[in-house]
Amino acid sequence: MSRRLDQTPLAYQSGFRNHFASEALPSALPQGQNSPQRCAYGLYAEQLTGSAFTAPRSHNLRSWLYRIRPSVAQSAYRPLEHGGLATAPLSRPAADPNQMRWDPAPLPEAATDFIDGLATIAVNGDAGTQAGCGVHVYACNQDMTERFFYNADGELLIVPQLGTLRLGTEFGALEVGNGEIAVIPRGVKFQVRISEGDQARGYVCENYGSPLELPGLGPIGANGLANPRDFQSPVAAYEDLEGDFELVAKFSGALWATRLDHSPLDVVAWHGNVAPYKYDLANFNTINTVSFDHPDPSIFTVLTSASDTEGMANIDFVIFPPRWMVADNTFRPPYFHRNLMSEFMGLIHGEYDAKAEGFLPGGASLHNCMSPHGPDAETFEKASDASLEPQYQGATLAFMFESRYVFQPTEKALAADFRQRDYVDVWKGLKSHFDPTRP
Ligand SMILES: O=C(O)Cc1cc(O)ccc1O
Ligand SMILES: [Fe+2]
Repeated sequence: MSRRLDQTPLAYQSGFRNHFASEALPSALPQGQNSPQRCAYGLYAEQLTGSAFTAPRSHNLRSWLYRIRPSVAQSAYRPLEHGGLATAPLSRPAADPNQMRWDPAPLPEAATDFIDGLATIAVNGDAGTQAGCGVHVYACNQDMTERFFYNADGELLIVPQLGTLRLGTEFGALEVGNGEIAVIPRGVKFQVRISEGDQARGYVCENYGSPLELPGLGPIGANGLANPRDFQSPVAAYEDLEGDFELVAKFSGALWATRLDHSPLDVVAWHGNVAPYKYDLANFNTINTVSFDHPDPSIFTVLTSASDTEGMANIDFVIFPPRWMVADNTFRPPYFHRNLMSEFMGLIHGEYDAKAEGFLPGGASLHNCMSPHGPDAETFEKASDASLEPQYQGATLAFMFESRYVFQPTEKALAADFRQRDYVDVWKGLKSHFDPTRP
C-alpha cells in the first residue's frame, strides 16, 4: 500500500502544547494505557520525550507514537558534509561588537532543498550544554522527496519570508507561509516541500535550550499577546511508503545520514504534549502604549525559552507587528539603546520603523550586548518633527531573536557578499542639536 503525506488534506487541532490525542485509523490509539502487549493494526509503540522524565509536571514533555516501524529500524549513521551549517561553540569564535546587517541571502540557482539551503548566520551559547541557539537562513528551490531530517541539537523555530512550506512530520502535516511560524520539537522527523512558489526563503532559530513556551502575562491578565488557542498542531496522518530513503540527523554540531527502506513519517496515531505547531502572527494581540513613551519590546514577546536565570531568556522570539501608534509627546520609533541582551533581527514583510532604508524583507541585523543602536539618522530627523496624529502602521512585520548570550557571527556570514559593510554609517548623520541657550 502506498499512502503519502504530501497529499493528505491539512487538518489541525488547536491549543498551545495541549495533551492531544489523534488517530488516523479508528481505535489506533490504545485506551487507558501507553504500551499494550500488542498494539492495534500491528503498530509499534514508541515514546518521544522533550524533557527529562523527572522534569516538573508543568514542563514535562512527552508523546507516545504508534507507528508502522519503530525508529530503530534504520542503518548506522555516517557523517554527512554540509558547507553552511555551524553550531555553538565555534572552533574559531568571532564575536564582534560591531553592529551588522545583511541583505537577503541570495536564492540558489542550482537545485537546493531545505537542508542544503541552510546557512548559519550566528550562534551563541553551547549546544552541548543545551544553552543558546543557532540562527540560520534557508533558501531553497527543491522539495525534499527521498530524504527526511531531525535535529537532536535543538528545536527549530521556522520563520518563512518567501514561499510557503509544507512540513510533513511524524505527527502529521503543517503548512506555513509568510506571516506564520512553525516549531518542530527536538528530534521530530520531518520533510520540507515548497507548496506555493518556486523558491522559498526564511529564518530558522535552532533553540538548543529549553523549549519555547508562552511568556507569563503578569499584570496584562489572563488574555493577550499570543493566545494559546491560536496555536495549531497537526492531526495524525501517516505514509506507508517503501523505497530508498535517507534520514539526516543534526547531532552534536554535525550532520549524519542513515538509510531507510521506508518513510519514517509512518505514525498512525499519537498522543501527548510534544508535537510540531504553527502560529499565524496576525493572531497576535498587540499591546502598546495608549499614553506616552515607547514601551520596551518585551511587550511583543510571542514565545520565550527560559535560561536557568529567571527573567533572562535563553531566547525571546519577539515580533514588531502592525499596530496603532498613538503615543503623545513621544519619539515614537525605537529609542537609542544599549542592551544587556543581544539582538538578532529579521524582516518578514514591509518596513521596520527604526530603519528608513537598507533593512529588507529576508535581510538580517545583529546588535550584540551593549553595542549601541537605534533609529538611523533619517528616521530620527523625521520622527522628531512628525505630527503626532494616531497613525496605523500597517505594512510591517519584523521579528527579533533576543538572547542573554552574545551572538557569534560565522566566518561565512562575516565574509558574505550580502553583508552590508557600511551598515554603521546609517548613524553617521546624527549630529549635535545641543544649544545651551534653548531649554
Ligand atoms: O533594536 C531594535 O530595533 C529592537 C528594539 C525595538 C524597540 O522598540 C525597543 C528596543 C529594541 O531593542
Ligand atoms: Fe535593539
